[in-house]
Amino acid sequence: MQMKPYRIGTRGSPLALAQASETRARLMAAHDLPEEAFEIVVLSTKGDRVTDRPLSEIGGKGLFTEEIEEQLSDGRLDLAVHSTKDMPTSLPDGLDLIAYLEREDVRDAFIGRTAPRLEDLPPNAVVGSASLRRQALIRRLRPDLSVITFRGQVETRLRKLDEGQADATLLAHAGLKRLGNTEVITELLDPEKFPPAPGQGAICIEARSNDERIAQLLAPINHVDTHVALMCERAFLAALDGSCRTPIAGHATIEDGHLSFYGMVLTPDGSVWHDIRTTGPAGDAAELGADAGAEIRGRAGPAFFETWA
Ligand SMILES: NCc1[nH]cc(CCC(=O)O)c1CC(=O)O
Repeated sequence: MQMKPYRIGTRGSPLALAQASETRARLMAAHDLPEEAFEIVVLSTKGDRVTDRPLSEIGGKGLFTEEIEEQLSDGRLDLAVHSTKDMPTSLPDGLDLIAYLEREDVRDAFIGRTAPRLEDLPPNAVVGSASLRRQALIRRLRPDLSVITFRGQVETRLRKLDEGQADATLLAHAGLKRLGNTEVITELLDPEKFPPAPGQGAICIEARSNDERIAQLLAPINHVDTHVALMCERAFLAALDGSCRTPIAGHATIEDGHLSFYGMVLTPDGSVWHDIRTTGPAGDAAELGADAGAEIRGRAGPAFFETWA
């Protein structure tokens, strides 16, 4: 008897589709299964439909996940592929991030139309970005620039840049690589000066927490060091109550069982920031991230977090 295909949920953007295909290819290879063993189910989310306002304004958790998570919960989907960066720290009851694919490059890419490097832009040049973290980091490094909100899929943002709506924009290197569109990049930003978002560059797979069959399906494609790094970054984010309204950066790396983490919080105007560096055994990943978040919270004081409200 023919088995029913595993149903993989995804958003419909070119990046989301590329990530779902990559996940399917890894599952096919890991289990020696044909393509027909998987069905990619494309769902539209609120975040995809509302494109005329900044994400931070539309608000609400899980803007890009609600419709997909409903179908995971009720069994219409078996797994869902996401950019970890877009995932809230708390998921609906009964769902978990079960596996992470090996992380791509975490760096942000600078795409300069009128100058190749962030430091070469003339005063008052316009940089378009939808991300509060990128906006705040640009203002921190270059308070003389003008930052505007750029939303939409990667392709839309590049089109806006081409049309001259801005002198430069920033996008995740990982996404551009997955779209085969790296030739637009004019500079890769140093993660020490321009730290990435927690989760950037990592594809995660969400499924029902108690579904043993899916857990076994996913186990061979989980990349352990990526998983551990992401536990730390997401614990940091959770300790800071991070949402898409908040400029937070965080990046953990693992080497020989040893974790190093660098995190930063900023005011939206980039004028005040607090950063932290920590290291420890990879086995303590979540604790290291949570402690780093608590320490920054204490150091910054409550007034700092009011700038986020
Ligand atoms: N919020 C959109 C989003 N979510 C994940 C990526 C890139 C891929 C990744 O970080 O894994 C992007 C686009 C971007 O930031 O350029």
